[in-house]
Amino acid sequence: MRKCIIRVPCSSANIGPGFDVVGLALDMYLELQVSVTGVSEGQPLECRLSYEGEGSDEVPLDASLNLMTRTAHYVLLCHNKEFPIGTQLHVKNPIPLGRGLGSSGAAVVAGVMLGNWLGELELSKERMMDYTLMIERHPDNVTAAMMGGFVGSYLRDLDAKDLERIEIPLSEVLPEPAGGVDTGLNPPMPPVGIGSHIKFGWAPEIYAIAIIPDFEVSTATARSVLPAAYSKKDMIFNLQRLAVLTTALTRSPPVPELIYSAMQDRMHQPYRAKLIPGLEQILQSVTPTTHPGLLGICLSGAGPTILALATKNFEQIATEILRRFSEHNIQCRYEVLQPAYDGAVCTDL
Ligand SMILES: Nc1ncnc2c1ncn2[C@@H]1O[C@H](COP(=O)(O)OP(=O)(O)OP(=O)(O)O)[C@@H](O)[C@H]1O
Ligand SMILES: N[C@@H](CCO)C(=O)O
Repeated sequence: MRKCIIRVPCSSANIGPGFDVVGLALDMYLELQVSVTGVSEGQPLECRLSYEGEGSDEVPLDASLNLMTRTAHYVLLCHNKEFPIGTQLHVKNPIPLGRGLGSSGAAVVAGVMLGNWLGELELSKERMMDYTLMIERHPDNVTAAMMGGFVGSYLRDLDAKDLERIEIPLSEVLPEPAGGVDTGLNPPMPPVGIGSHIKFGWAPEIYAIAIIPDFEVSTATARSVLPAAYSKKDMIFNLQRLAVLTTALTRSPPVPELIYSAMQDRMHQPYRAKLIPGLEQILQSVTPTTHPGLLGICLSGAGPTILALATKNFEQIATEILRRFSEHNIQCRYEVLQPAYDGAVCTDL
């Protein structure tokens, strides 16, 4: 019997001004316990799936419908392979779904690593990134989850032929339900090197407090409220701050006033405020002056989670944000997290 464990961290995208550009992997891990018995159980795609944790009431256990196993299947089909007979998968997921902590990015990265291990494909992490980017088409969460740490990324300008391949509809990359090799539907193999990324440093005294409201905002909804174009003034506002922020977060000791102002944003947070009651007031009123130890505050990914970067007083900072959300009848929990420097890891057992 072959066995492995795949662990993929959650991630917070944008960090204020870096919309679709920067991501921070954090130490809350989606875990897949995988075994291949060689004995068929007659399951869809030959994969039996069990699941515990966040999303257990909504995540499908049919492998032809589940995002992780459909992704693994895509990777296998690209190599003319199927799930090995008697594949068993137990999933432990502490990452809340649709809250801005990269649950879908982690699921896609886990699925690509799963396909790579099951098919004994020996793909590099760089090549696995190409498969993830065929599915989740903004690179911030998946790059952080795969590579770990604080990461900047972009999609390369591809030549016309390769561009065609990555622009095909997601339904052709990941049909639902997933079909087998014998359907004759060959999924598109990703071009090589869709994205590029770089890891930034991170000052070790900076912790991330994730304040997680008890409601979901899907990324699709949070993107639908954004404008199609931005003014030159707003673009420059964000670019200036992002340029400062990526280095400010590496410096020890961190400078709160610099980080706080460098985490301001005009590209997504103002538009998403209508989806998240209290967001605007929270971002404006919780500052390094009112809360010593706070460095900066932003929406995590597409929200509704708030990410506060801080060096101390974590409980006081979180309690204040919880209190402000409760004025809008929103209950929250919070987690104090640190960067997950290694990103996704697959360990043979
Ligand atoms: N472990 C998982 N297994 C299967 N499907 C998952 C899993 N995690 C997330 N998903 C799918 O991804 C959806 C959530 O994705 P969405 O992009 O809306 O939010 P998010 O990734 O949590 O937040 P963000 O992208 O803002 O960080 C879920 O509704 C579910 O369909
Ligand atoms: N950059 C993305 C992250 C969410 O997946 C967004 O803010 O929409």
